[in-house]
Amino acid sequence: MKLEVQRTENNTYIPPRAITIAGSDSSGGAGIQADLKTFTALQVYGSSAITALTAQNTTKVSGIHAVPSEFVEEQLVDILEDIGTDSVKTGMLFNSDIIKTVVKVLKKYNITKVVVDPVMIASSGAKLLEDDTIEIVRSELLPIAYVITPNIPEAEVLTGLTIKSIDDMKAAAKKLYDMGVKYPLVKGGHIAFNANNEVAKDGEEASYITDILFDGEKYYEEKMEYVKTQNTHGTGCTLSSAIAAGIAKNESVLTAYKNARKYLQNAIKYSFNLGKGHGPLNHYHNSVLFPDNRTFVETLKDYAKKEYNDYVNHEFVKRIADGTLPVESFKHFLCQDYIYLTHYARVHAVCGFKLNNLREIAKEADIINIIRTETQLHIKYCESWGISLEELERTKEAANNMAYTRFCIERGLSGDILDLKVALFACLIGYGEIGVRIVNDPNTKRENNPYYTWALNYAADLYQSSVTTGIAELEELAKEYIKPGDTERLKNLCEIFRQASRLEANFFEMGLKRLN
Ligand SMILES: Cc1ncc(COP(=O)(O)O)c(N)n1
Repeated sequence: MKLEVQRTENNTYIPPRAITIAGSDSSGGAGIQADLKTFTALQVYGSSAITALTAQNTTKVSGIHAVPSEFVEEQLVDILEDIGTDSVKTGMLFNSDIIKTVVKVLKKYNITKVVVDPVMIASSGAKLLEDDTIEIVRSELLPIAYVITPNIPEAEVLTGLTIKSIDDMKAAAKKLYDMGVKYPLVKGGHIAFNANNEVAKDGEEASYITDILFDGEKYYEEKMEYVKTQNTHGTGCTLSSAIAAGIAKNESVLTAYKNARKYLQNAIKYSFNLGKGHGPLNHYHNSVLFPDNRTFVETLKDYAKKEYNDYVNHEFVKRIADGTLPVESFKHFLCQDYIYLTHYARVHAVCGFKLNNLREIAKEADIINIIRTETQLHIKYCESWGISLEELERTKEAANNMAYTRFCIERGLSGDILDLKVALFACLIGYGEIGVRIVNDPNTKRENNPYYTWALNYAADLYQSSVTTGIAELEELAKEYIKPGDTERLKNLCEIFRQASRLEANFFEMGLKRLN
């Protein structure tokens, strides 16, 4: 991942640039529209030369108006003479005149990074390439193609081979290489496999698909999940423009392909049920935007403003800061905190149960071990307050204590890992804020305040760095688990944070009033 900041003070930064030479899709899901959306989502400056206007939607292409080839040339030349480009993607070229013109201009300007999507038939069934053009594609376009991205039917037309297996796909890729393409990519979406590695009979039993990328020496076999959905309008356009975007960023073809595949898989996974046919993809799934450009954590805190403030400014906290908390209240709080730690470990065990990857599960196990060490320190700290281990173990769990910990467990069991982490987050971030505030506040009583070391603990680097990590992890989880635009899910998560903040305030209430 690139970490350098791509903007300079006098704005001399030149973004990666790509051109799409393709047809316009009035419904916005494929063609020029899909390409420009993809370039933008992948932070590449996109320009376009339109080859044809199509009137289409998710069910049909009702009309095609080809652009005269001279005007395709004029568009391309205007871009190349002024803005320039780092890569080109071609889509629907429609007729021989346009193909020949495009090849002529690309050759004239020495453009070599050309990703060719050999568009022939729309997913709705309409022809997007005139019948007599295949020979021209073979003789003119393939030799200038850096990458070509046919699906299986397109690869069959281009090579004349019949493709029924992975070996057939490899043979087609080899043939395309011999026809002049540097990196043929044969997409396997039309041959899905089931869990037993047999060709799946239907979409129902389909489990994964395989693409073949060939570089003249090695075949790269990329397996990926078969996503069961009707919403596939524009998949070919999106993959090829995402590859062109990666190449414009100077990525190797293999890296550009892998990143493009990941982008496409998520665009399909989070696609929209728009229209009556093959619905469009979600091109902006990678830019989770929370209301008013807030981060996820800011969104949670803003939504639960009142409850969160009642919690972090609780009377218990004020009396810790000025040293006026009754000793018996603090001792009661410490005994309950001992019980809390055990349940806190249980909540992390539920986190482990909710995760699928061993590295992540092991991280939860590490946290549980830290909680065990913390508990040992807590026992020592309690001893310094004259509370014995026997007394700690005799303590009955207070209702407010039970409410918060069981709420977290319940959210975890009925929801997913994000629900659970949000429930736990109120504790992590709130105590961090309380610690820093007490320590920085000039009115805090530092001398002869027996509670000051308690606050110091939460302001210390060790705790603060776990807050920083917790925030970063939560932002990442939010990107992964909240579909862009899913306000219902976001609201539910905000409600969890609000409840957790209330329950935290009640925990302090219990400490202050010694409630059982
Ligand atoms: C202008 C234009 N270009 C390409 C496609 C192919 O996309 P799909 O196969 O997803 O329909 C299309 N439908 N329209």
